[in-house]
Amino acid sequence: MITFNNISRSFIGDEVETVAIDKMSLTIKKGEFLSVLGPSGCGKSTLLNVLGMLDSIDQGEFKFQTHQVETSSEKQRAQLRKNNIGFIFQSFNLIDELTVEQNIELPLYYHKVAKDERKRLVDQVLQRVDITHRRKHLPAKLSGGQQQRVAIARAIVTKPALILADEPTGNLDSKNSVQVMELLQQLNKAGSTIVMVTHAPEHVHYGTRVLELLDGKIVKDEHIASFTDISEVACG
Ligand SMILES: Nc1ncnc2c1ncn2[C@@H]1O[C@H](COP(=O)(O)OP(=O)(O)OP(=O)(O)O)[C@@H](O)[C@H]1O
Repeated sequence: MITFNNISRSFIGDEVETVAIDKMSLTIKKGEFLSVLGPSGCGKSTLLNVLGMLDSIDQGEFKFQTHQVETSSEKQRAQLRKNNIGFIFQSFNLIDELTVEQNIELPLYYHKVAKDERKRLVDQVLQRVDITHRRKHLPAKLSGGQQQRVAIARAIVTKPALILADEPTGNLDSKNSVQVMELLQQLNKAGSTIVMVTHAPEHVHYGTRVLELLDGKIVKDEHIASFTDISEVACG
């Protein structure tokens, strides 16, 4: 689904140049759930921003599905992003003045989806994230875990091919974190490709692959054995 070939991204500050992504090559297949780990400043957010086409690259090739991103115009990238990518943020980023269902409906307006279909899709995702009973509430009336479930519903309502999550449990207690991680795992098992930046190594087992970054480079890239894989090995 995604191929990076020798990608670099640097930032030039006052006389100093910081290489946030350093000649990175990476292939992400449809259906994978990647957890990206690494110390502060290693390039995790930059990687997510590049994948989400919110940031450009200085060098290398970036292929998204059949599209060559580095040679696409800003308008083409915005269109690719809108049609294919759902974002989930640490701070939820819901609109305070809109109810739960209005927040979730918003991306469907941008996609010019008809009213009846909007209602059907919103009902469907409200159920999916188990928040139907709060549909008329404003975000401020919800717990952090509930707000993040609404943000996930908003990210998936357009059925994006790729979900990018930037520390989705960063503002949650452990009980709500587990709920959100289980939800992401269910979405992945239902076919969504997910790339998640996290500071929580205990959450990587919800995914299928772990990337560890250091100074803008991949220093570890491991596939995670699922329970089925382990039982197959154990049974010979
Ligand atoms: N807009 C920017 N201007 C200048 N330098 C930047 C910019 N964005 C990122 N950097 C630098 O690039 C490097 C990678 O930053 P990035 O935010 O990707 O790291 P990170 O791994 O996400 O860190 P954290 O875990 O603290 O969020 C850092 O040294 C950072 O200071």
